[in-house]
Amino acid sequence: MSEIVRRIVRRWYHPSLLRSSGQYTWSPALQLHTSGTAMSVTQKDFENAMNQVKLLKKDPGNEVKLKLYALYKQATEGPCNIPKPGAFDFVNKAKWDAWNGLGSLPKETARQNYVDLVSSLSGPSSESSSQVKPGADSKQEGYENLLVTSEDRITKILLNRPTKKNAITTQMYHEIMLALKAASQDDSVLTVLTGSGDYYCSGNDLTNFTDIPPGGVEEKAKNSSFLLRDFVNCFIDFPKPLVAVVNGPAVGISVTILGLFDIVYASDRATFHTPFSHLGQSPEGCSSYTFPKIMGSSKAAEMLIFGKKLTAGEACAQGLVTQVFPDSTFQKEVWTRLKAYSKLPPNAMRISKEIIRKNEKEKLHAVNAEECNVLLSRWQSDECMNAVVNFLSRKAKL
Ligand SMILES: CCCCCC/C=C/C(=O)SCCNC(=O)CCNC(=O)[C@H](O)C(C)(C)COP(=O)(O)OP(=O)(O)OC[C@H]1O[C@@H](n2cnc3c(N)ncnc32)[C@H](O)[C@@H]1OP(=O)(O)O
Repeated sequence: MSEIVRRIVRRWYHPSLLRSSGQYTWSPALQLHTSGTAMSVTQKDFENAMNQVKLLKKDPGNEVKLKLYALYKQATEGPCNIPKPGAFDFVNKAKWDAWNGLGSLPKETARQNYVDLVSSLSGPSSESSSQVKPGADSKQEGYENLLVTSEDRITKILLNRPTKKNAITTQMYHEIMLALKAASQDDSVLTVLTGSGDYYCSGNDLTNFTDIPPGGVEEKAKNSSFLLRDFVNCFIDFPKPLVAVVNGPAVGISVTILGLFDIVYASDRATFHTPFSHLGQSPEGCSSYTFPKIMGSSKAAEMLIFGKKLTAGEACAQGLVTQVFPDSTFQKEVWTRLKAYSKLPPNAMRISKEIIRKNEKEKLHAVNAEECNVLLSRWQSDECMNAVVNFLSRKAKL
């Protein structure tokens, strides 16, 4: 083991790098305000949702209450505009983190997310709504950082960790695989992956690398390689039409797997970034095969080797994205469209997908296995370890 590896392993174990999320108590300070500024179409839904929160029979838990608080503030006041509370002011710090974590999420999107979240907590409502609201029908339990809902024959898998830009933890990889398996067997006809808050997803959670098993870095790399292979296989084999609703910036693995989706709709706020060389890593998600095929080898090289970040418009011009929508109408337009698609005959859609993808499957599995194998050694390289340590010690961001 080289000196740098020893240094990194020591640092991986250093407690100052391992943060805990903390526990918060439900207090009036965390409750929602009930007055809001008047806003166009969805104001009634928003007010209904605020009232529904007060009627919830079950305490939704602190994490959800912080999300509700943050979305409420974002919807009514815009991006966080108050100074960061001191580290020992736990409750206000947690609230500030939650609100600040929404970044520049537009008010309208925050209002929509607030209404969606409340309806997922309340179950189906008898009141009519002027909006298309995915996910109000039935919420599936058992996920910590996903919100999985089904309505209108659409299963929606929402990455629900907005304060960490929906970075994917080891547990989330497992949860996403479970959710995909369940969606492949439920009575929905379309499956959607999307993100909560201002990001679609910031990729692999880099703190995953801090959890080193007794077998050391090599065992960690092997476990990660197996997990990644299984994760990507779930997308390769998913039998129903799979849609990415890219609500904001997307990084790393959340971008590479887009080549395995059937449709990719993006907000004009979204960006697409695969900074693998910067991280001492290499492409995954079958992107080493799908990207050159989709956009040509030189455009793919610019993204995958040189880490060029694409705007939504550029990603659409290069064929990675199906269509770009203005952020202000993104949710409404996309869900209206998907709701219409979900009425098409399900067997025809499934069979069409199968025939489109069938000849590629074997190749995709081989590419996936090879990419995971290359990453197995990349993750043990000094280049990769330095990049991770720099991020964790806050020396580097993208
Ligand atoms: C089983 C293993 C499979 C591995 C598969 C291989 C996958 C490869 C990849 O996905 S590579 C891509 C990895 N992602 C990154 O390198 C992104 C790192 N993050 C950033 O550079 C920035 O956070 C940002 C540009 C995404 C957003 O910047 P900003 O808007 O300034 O927000 P913050 O940096 O303050 O972020 C808020 C909060 O979230 C935490 N966070 C964001 N992204 C990640 C991440 N990928 N991993 C861990 N944590 C992340 C960030 O640290 C902040 O936390 P804090 O509030 O400080 O506690």
